[in-house]
Amino acid sequence: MKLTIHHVAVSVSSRQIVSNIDLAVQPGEIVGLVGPNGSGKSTILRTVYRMLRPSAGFVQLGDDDVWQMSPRTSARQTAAVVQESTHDVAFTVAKMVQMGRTPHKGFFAGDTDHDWQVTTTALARVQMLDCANRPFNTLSGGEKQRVLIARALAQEPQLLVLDEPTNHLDIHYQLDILELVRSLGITTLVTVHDLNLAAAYCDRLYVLSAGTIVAEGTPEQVLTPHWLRDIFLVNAVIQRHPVTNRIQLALFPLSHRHEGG
Ligand SMILES: Nc1ncnc2c1ncn2[C@@H]1O[C@H](COP(=O)(O)OP(=O)(O)OP(=O)(O)O)[C@@H](O)[C@H]1O
Repeated sequence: MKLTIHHVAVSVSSRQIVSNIDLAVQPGEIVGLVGPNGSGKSTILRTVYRMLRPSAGFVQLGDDDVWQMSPRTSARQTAAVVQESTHDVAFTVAKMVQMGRTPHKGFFAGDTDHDWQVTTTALARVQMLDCANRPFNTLSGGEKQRVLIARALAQEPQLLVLDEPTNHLDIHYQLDILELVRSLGITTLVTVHDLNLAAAYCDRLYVLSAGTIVAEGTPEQVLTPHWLRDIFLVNAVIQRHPVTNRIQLALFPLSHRHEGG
């Protein structure tokens, strides 16, 4: 399902945090938001998963304005894995993931065999099935993150909104989770700090700076030495990954000299 953000602005306590945001994610596309700390990436995501109402503009999923739909309808379509909540709850891991099924169930309906099957499959996919009966709050940071991703999968969404999904994950799971996201074919809007992961897994990127979009395009088009210097304040040598053939950045501080450029 297509996501479109039209001329969105967000103000908090009468301060404008982001403005003039125009962004589209085509069905099945993985689009990354990249930008320095505080540039507004999470704020944009919050307008999509209905945490923060835009002060101007609108957000559309397919033909529908997400802020006009009921929270339940939105939750059936959009699953978010975000940083804001520590989720330090004593529910079991299985219960946490099963909660992803809630938007699909009647108000007093119990769990069907199908709900359990979806829950089990999601837990297996992130290799957390062995921990199904553990209290969630006893897991490590990376294990928690994988369970939250399983919960999003159990929601069977049309749109995935991921705020730093590789946070806390070791390198194996960083690649595993992003490969998983890519294999799902679900429309995905994701924030990524690691620009090499963004280059490897996103179809297109939007670069944010001080609350506005300053560049948009494929990783090759936007992760250029010019933008990396101007926006991220780092030098870069751009290479090709020998195995994936995606671009790969060798980054170094502005203060270092580089003989090739
Ligand atoms: N509720 C709020 N009240 C005041 N300021 C806020 C609020 N939420 C966000 N901001 C400010 O808005 C700006 C953008 O924040 P946001 O979290 O969207 O940035 P980000 O690009 O996701 O940053 P990071 O890379 O550090 O996670 C920051 O300066 C932040 O301090």
